[in-house]
Amino acid sequence: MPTEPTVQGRVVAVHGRHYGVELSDGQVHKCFPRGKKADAAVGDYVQVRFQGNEEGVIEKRLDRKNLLYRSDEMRTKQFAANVDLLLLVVATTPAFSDDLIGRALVAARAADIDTIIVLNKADLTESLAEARARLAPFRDAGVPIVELSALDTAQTKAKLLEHIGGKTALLLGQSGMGKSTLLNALVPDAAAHTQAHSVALDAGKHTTTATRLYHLPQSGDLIDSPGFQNFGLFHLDPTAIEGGFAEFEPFLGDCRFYNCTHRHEPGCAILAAKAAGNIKPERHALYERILAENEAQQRY
Ligand SMILES: Nc1nc2c(ncn2[C@@H]2O[C@H](COP(=O)(O)OP(=O)(O)OP(=O)(O)O)[C@@H](O)[C@H]2O)c(=O)[nH]1
Ligand SMILES: [Zn+2]
Repeated sequence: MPTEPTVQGRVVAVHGRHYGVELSDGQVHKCFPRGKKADAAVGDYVQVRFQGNEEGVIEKRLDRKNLLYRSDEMRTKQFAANVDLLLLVVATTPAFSDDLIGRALVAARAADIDTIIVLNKADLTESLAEARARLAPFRDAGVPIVELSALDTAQTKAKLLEHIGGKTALLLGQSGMGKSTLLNALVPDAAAHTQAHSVALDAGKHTTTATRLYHLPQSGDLIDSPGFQNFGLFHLDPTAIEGGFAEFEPFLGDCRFYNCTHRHEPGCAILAAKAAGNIKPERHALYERILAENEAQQRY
């Protein structure tokens, strides 16, 4: 049988071992990875071969500029690849977890991805002041914060589209923060796309747990991912963890010991900066938690 040439596409949906790959004609095709190990994520560019049938085989994943993921003792969860901008969604209510936000920021910095925190439901003004106060440590660490109400489509577009431009942005957030509402404001035909992806993947209509890439009407792409409850960072070494805290940066290298872990060592520049009020105690506490977790893991 003659071998068909490979064609290039982009992964726009993942459902178990099924991949939705969009080709240059805009059609999404169901594909399977060659071999057992499926390592492509939504956002990846891949080489696909069709052997005369509808379904393709992913022969090769092209080099990616980054991959955002989390990992705990059990498994690794890939969010998306080739991400230019992370939109971390929180809301005035229900309360968000600063721990999870802090962890996502560490993962994003380790993957070299710029982040914006989207404070949604700004119309619920009675909770606004408290949400702003809880975001202050992140703002002080240099993370831009955009306040909006996703129920206001025009406002949402005005506030977010200029940041996204022609980039690939990833929506990430806990359940209930308004990710779906945001997606629908930015991608009016999102439901139709979801449907098309699901048909291509035989995944049924109600596969909201899948990660999907949508095209924005003007330019740029938006990846929607399922909400998450935890965010382990077992894949990061101590250097990547300290690098995950932007406000540590001016002080790194000034500690007395070259291998300082910034917890109890004398002459630690990070602890001195904390004492001087230049590093927030809750941010340093998160740093210590992540480090301790990873050390406990290594003892197994
Ligand atoms: N007042 C107000 N309510 C909002 C806003 N955005 C979303 N909501 C509401 O918040 C609830 C959760 O919104 P969703 O968009 O379903 O949240 P989600 O983050 O996608 O949640 P999951 O589907 O559980 O992952 C819904 O009842 C929305 O109508 C907003 O800007 N203001
Ligand atoms: Zn130190």
